[in-house]
Amino acid sequence: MIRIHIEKRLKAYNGIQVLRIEKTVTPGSILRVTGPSGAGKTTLLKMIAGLIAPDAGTIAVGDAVWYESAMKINFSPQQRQPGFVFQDYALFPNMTVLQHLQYATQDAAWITRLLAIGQLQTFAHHKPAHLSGGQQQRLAILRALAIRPRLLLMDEPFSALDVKMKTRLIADLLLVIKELNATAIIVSHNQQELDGICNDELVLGGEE
Ligand SMILES: Nc1ncnc2c1ncn2[C@@H]1O[C@H](COP(=O)(O)OP(=O)(O)OP(=O)(O)O)[C@@H](O)[C@H]1O
Repeated sequence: MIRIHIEKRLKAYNGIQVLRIEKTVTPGSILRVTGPSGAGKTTLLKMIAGLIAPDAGTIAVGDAVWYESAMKINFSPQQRQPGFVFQDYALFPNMTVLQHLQYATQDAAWITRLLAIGQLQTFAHHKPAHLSGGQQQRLAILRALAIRPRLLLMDEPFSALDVKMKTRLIADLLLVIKELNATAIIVSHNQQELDGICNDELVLGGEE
């Protein structure tokens, strides 16, 4: 089980809003996170990844406690090692597509498969500035998968993809998630793109 029970004061331009989350995620499930803009969806993913610290609470993955405010436990992102697809991709401007993947894994066969999943074979030696928005987003997804994560955190991961590409990619992604025995937490505004894919949902409300 992944147990998330946290509290975080969000500093918005118009004051403070408290984000309270209590959610248990079954391993292997695909959880969709929704909620209005500013509700704290990205902040939640970053707290799970260890990039932002909650103010209080617990994050436990299986037997491992990643964060526990009372015990002052706070694992680093390196100790947690989730796959993370950032909303703005966060690609390395000086690395080619291939180098992004080689940075994450030494497994050449796995890289070949990932390039095929993202349909980026012919762009292997291109740097991000020479890729379209959709190609950059696919690279961000492939890089997150390259480390074979057990936990995949995705922030609006399909927003730049056309319907055909999205449908294909999601089908491949589901296979890979299953193979990796991974759990996925996906932030998405678009209900339809995840229809029939997610088996759990968390709605963040924007509580005052
Ligand atoms: N490290 C932080 N500490 C406190 N507050 C933060 C921090 N980072 C962001 N915030 C604030 O938290 C609020 C929620 O931001 P967040 O990006 O998580 O929302 P979101 O639900 O992902 O929104 P969107 O759908 O627009 O991407 C914002 O008001 C933001 O200013």
